[in-house]
Amino acid sequence: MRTRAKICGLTRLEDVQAVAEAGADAIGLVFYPPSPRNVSLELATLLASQLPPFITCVGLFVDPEPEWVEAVLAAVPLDLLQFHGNEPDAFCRSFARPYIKALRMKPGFDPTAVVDQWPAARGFLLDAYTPGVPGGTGESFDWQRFPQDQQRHWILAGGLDAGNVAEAIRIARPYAVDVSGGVESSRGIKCPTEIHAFMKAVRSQGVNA
Ligand SMILES: O=C(O)c1ccccc1NCC(=O)[C@H](O)[C@H](O)COP(=O)(O)O
Repeated sequence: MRTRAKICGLTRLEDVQAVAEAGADAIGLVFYPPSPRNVSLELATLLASQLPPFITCVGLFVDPEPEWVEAVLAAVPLDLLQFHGNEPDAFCRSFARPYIKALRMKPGFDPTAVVDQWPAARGFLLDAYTPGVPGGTGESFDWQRFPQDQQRHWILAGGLDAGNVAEAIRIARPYAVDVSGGVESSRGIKCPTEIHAFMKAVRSQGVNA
């Protein structure tokens, strides 16, 4: 099975075009005001409207108020929700969309020991752990720690870029990879050349079966 790829934190129309041309499977729109990648409802609606069919549009939240998620869903045609905070399953599953749960790989943390707490999750995104920062740090974790349980959809994130993603896939064998800072020219601004290079590297190593 080929490795899927999501490009997270798009903020411009040219980013959508680059992602589609490069052949990524999903985009992420950040609805978290402290992030440099945060998008307004208006911008998110515009970006989502330009997405070709069969590319998944993911909305990213960090411990949101439920009313905020509902407001986003009413305005933006999201396919999937991504929760990056301490949201329990009952909260994540209370919206009319499937969801994935992000977990941060603190030293000594074993994600396989906790995933049953989110029985409705369609997948688990494993990101680096940086105290006080919920995600998008550009930091990586030891890919040898990545679970090899092929029964779940494990997504590798954290510090990936065109130069290391092929090696990361070879070691971790993830269902999918997720990148943000590694395809940016400056914080919050995606770089089309880096997006293309990232996808080329993913496809060069993209079989995990
Ligand atoms: O992107 C952000 O600014 C962000 C803020 C708060 C929580 C999560 C965030 N991003 C999550 C992602 O999906 C990133 O792709 C993932 O954390 C990896 O980021 P990076 O290491 O920059 O590739």
